Amino acid sequence: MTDILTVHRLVKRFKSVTAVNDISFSVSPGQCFGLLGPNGAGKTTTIEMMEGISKPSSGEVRLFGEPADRRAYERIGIQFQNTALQDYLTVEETLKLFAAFYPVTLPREELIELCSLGDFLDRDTRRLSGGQRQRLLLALALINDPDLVFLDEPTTGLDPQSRRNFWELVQGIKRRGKTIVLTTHYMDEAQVLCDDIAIMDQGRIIERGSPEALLSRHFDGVMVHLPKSAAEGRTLPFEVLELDDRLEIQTGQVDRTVQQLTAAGIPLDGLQVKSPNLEDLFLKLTGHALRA
Ligand SMILES: Nc1ncnc2c1ncn2[C@@H]1O[C@H](COP(=O)(O)OP(=O)(O)OP(=O)(O)O)[C@@H](O)[C@H]1O
Repeated sequence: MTDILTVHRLVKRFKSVTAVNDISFSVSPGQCFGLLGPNGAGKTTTIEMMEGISKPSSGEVRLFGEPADRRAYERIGIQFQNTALQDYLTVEETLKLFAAFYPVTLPREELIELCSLGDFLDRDTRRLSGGQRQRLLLALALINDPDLVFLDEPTTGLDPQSRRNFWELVQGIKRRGKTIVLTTHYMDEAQVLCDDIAIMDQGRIIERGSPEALLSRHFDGVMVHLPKSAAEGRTLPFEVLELDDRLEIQTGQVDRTVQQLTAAGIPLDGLQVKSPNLEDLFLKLTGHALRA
């Protein structure tokens, strides 16, 4: 099957800064591809080159199996972090306004249902809550019934409930067979939505794969956490990672680890056992949390 999006040896330089440094990857149809990385990693610069908003210094972007051109860009939808909406228009009027720009559009009723806009169609867009505004921006990204949708940090600033609601909408879009490219600072979001992930740092891709494959590649078993105070003045019988306020032991055999801790006289108060998630992987690979 032809890849929907291919990026080949993409480079972007801004004077002395190489924001994107020779990256290559491809996205298969129907997948949700996550581009993750700390602040300044080069995600936005990469996304803007894929969307055709900025020109690469070198390298190539291919869309739908062809070099990206005007016709290909008509088949994409973009949810920007900040889209200026026309003042004094309601949600319904805004949908009509944006639909007028395209020769082919998704039927309005379908769009309203897909993005759960039904309850606030008559509301002035300046009066929308954060979650409602994001749903409207998603609808605008889908208005031309695109095959490929770019979502750039779509849930930043939303409360946990609105984020979850938004995830459901994205899953609905996936079920319709659309391909999605997502950037996010939330690892739980990436874990729920993404089939494939690329982690960027300093302009390069440092890891790539499904969330499950990445976790099993980097972690063996589970993590045992202990408060730092537990080990004060004692030598632990195995390798320990020092985090801010706690110690971390990776182990494939929790019961054996607990026995060893007890034998070493370590108090077990506050002990926690945790399965590794993408947040842990991110910390391990980049040395810092996403919002540093
Ligand atoms: N127009 C520009 N001129 C000069 N430098 C730029 C420009 N745009 C981006 N950069 C630099 O390129 C690097 C990558 O920036 P980019 O915005 O792509 O990162 P990001 O991963 O999207 O970060 P964030 O998560 O903070 O949005 C940074 O060092 C940034 O300062």
